[in-house]
Amino acid sequence: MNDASAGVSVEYGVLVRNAIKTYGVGSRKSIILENLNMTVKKGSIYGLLGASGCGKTTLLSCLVGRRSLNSGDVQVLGHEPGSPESGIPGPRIGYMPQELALYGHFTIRETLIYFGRIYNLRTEFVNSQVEFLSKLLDLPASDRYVGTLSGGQQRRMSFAAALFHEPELLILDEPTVGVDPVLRHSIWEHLIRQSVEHGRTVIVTTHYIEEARQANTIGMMRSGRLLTEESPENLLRDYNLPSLENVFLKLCMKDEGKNEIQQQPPALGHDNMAFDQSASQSDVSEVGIDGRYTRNDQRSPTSPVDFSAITQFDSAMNNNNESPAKVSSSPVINFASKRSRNPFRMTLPSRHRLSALILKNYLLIFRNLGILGFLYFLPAFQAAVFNVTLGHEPFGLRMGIVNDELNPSEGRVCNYTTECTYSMLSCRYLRFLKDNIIQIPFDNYSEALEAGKRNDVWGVIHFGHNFTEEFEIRRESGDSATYDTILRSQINVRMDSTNQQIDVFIEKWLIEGFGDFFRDLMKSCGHEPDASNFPLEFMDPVYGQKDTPYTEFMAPGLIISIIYFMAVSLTAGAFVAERKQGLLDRSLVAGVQMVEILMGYLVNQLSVMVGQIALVFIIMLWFFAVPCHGSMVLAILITFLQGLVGMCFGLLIATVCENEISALSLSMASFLPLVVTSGIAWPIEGMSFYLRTISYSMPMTYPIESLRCIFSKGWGLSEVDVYAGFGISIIWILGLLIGCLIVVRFRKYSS
Ligand SMILES: Nc1ncnc2c1ncn2[C@@H]1O[C@H](COP(=O)(O)OP(=O)(O)OP(=O)(O)O)[C@@H](O)[C@H]1O
Repeated sequence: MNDASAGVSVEYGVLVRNAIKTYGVGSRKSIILENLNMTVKKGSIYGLLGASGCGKTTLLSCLVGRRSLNSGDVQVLGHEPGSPESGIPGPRIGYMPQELALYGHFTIRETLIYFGRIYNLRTEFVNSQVEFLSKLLDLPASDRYVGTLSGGQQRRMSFAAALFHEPELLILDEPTVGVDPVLRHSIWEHLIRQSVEHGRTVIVTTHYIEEARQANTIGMMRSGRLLTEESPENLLRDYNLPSLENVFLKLCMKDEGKNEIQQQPPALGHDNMAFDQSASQSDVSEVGIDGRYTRNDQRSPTSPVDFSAITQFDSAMNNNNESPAKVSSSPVINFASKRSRNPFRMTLPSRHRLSALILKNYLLIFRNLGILGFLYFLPAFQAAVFNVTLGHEPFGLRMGIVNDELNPSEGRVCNYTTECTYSMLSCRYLRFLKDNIIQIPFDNYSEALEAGKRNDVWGVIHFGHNFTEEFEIRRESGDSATYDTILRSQINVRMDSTNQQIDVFIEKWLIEGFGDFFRDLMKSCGHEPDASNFPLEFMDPVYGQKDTPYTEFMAPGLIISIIYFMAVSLTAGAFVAERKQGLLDRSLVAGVQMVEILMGYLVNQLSVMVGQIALVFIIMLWFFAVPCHGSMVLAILITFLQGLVGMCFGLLIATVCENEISALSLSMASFLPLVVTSGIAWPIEGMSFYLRTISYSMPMTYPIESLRCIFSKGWGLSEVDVYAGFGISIIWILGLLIGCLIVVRFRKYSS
């Protein structure tokens, strides 16, 4: 850097040259800043005036490094905001955004302590600042929650947060809105003291035009351009008008090609300017009556200010000989100091900022104990609901029975014997049906079928007229039985097959019932009961048990998906909510890095997740007795890793999405595809080859299989089915974290 450029850096707090900023693209593109130039001398107060929507906030957000220009240059305290050497964002700046940007659940003291931690300030300094600013800004008791303060008190609180660490540059977006004149006076007094006694630079936007008389320089902004940039007294003198409002109106008219206006004060609110009627001359004269800070160059000798500073400042201001209506276009920005930013440059997270963020997150959680309880117990509740509702055998299933063997003249009574006799075998068979089936007798087949169509019964079991006789003939004929005999000795079943699960259960029970019935018949005749069994026998399983309950099959998938999706939604929700209503903008301007914010969330969510996993395991394994034949440590570890994958995915959603709705939509959209492709509800083996490949690369598929192997087979990490789950979880965690880092490097976040 050459000497001249170094001089420029030292003398000017803020320089903006040829700034162009647009929003939107294509036909929706609008130019917000149009070749804007701005020059703010160090140690001065700069009042930025302009109608609502002219681009003041946009300009300030570019100064604090929260937005980037499309073209043009910005230099703040000698450097480009966001460059490593600038310290901006960081403690050199105090920023008061237009919106509250404070947590309603924090007290005044807690809010200021939070910033104290972010800036790594000493406790004594923090305490003295809390006391000093409370007095200065007439804040309520410091244990009052910010959310319970009035609008004006909240703005003063917001102002206090910006002043708190006594930064070199204060950027204040409408600090005096909703503040009564006396307090406004003391706020301006404080700002002037900051600039004069401590050489701090202040940029302040206000709708109260006349209060800006107390600034050293006024920038009048219109439609993204500065119409003028001058000291207030020069403006009044050069335009020979009684008030700054008149000057502004004249400049606006001139800007529109009208040269002359009448000398009377214009109507308030002209030119779409939100001129505040309460902030007219009377407010300013209050300042004047005080006699201390009416104008920098008219300060009373009795004022407790540093006169040498005033002299230096005034001489600096007087050196500016530009014509009033001409915006300064020099000095030029020292381009040598402007370095291109490397989006991949990583700085290590700072311990004090990280601890401030973690403590803040815990405090927020504990302020909402109801929500905390809900967060801890929700997964366990979901697991309990799953266990009590899923996997149980259905019962009370009504089946219509049409038994044409029964004699209507004998009242269709179903008698049967347990002896070795072929008599009323239909009735003997029905006795072996499981109790889960309720038998509803019908006189004829068509009636039963009608009942089936009306949903009164799940199906119809029909025995023919000579069922027993034909059954006996078939038995005796063996392989030479006729087709007619075979048909007449059959039990015919017609099912309502719309419910596949019920269909399968009833079919299974009817077949099992027949097996039991026939064994009973054989036994009663002294034959080997299993003689006529279907010659296929399922022996004891290698793993698991015969008829493994569905809950046991589902449990690993359920545990992992509950923990995974809770982590996704909580992490995404918490972070997006923070951006919407919290301190995010302010924290970022204070120098907090997105990586630190993400890490803070990871730590907080981790502690919630540990509790959730513990409760889910207690419910599933202890309360509902889902067996775990392997290592419990491994089972918990794979679940924990899956929670981490969920958290990282939640973070990615949060970094990508603008608001809660899109974050919620994205997490919900991911839910079903992940569940169905991960083999929770249906075997992956049923998918096509290509889909199966995709399914195996999904974050939950291998881990679910892994947990199933640990639970049911008692396998350990030496088995590929187990370690594959761990491996893929780690790969996903790393991949998602890298994705988050890339997104946060390229994006600017705003509340
Ligand atoms: N993120 C955004 N996307 C699109 N347009 C935006 C965005 N932010 C602001 N604008 C538009 O840019 C223009 C300037 O907004 P800005 O907030 O900078 O104005 P302002 O001068 O600060 O207004 P006010 O005094 O009312 O706060 C407005 O028309 C606004 O609607």
